[in-house]
Amino acid sequence: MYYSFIMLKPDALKRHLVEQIMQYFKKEGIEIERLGFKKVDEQLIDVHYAHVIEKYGDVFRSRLMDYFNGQDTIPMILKSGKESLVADIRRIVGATDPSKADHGTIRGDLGDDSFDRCASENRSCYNLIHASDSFENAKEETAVWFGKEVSEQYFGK
Ligand SMILES: Nc1ncnc2c1ncn2[C@@H]1O[C@H](COP(=O)(O)OP(=O)(O)OP(=O)(O)O)[C@@H](O)[C@H]1O
Repeated sequence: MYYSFIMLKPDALKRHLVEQIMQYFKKEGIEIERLGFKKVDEQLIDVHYAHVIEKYGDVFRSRLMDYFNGQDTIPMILKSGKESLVADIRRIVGATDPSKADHGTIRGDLGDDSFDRCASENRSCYNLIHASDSFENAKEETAVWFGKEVSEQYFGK
């Protein structure tokens, strides 16, 4: 069995899209292994998004804080029998900018935001879901959201 990490962002919960989003994975034989419920704080966002905060700087960080800090999210470990799980999940999720995401993807079908609008409104783009982009990052992100012990249980030491 293969495992990866996703996190449903605050807009997915506020818009009551959780069940609809999960149908996209179920249809492709990807199941939920573990599900959490997390009210996010600054520290968690600083760790989870450390790479982009470092790359894009303070303004990007404060936009992420406006999007996430104090909000509810649902982190999950997903599973399937296919080695292509990480890539399969990324394909099902679609492009980061929902206005550019293909039809049939979660962000393309259910996303209602665009990078252009975010830029003009000076904020982070609401794109419903985060998905790990490698097994290595899935391991790290699972440790951040569920703890090291849980991460090692699925991804090894
Ligand atoms: N140009 C942008 N304008 C507005 N928001 C952005 C922009 N780039 C990224 N973001 C926001 O920051 C998040 C993290 O950016 P990143 O480049 O890691 O994209 P991603 O890997 O597709 O997204 P995630 O890590 O959330 O899955 C994006 O999901 C989005 O919410």
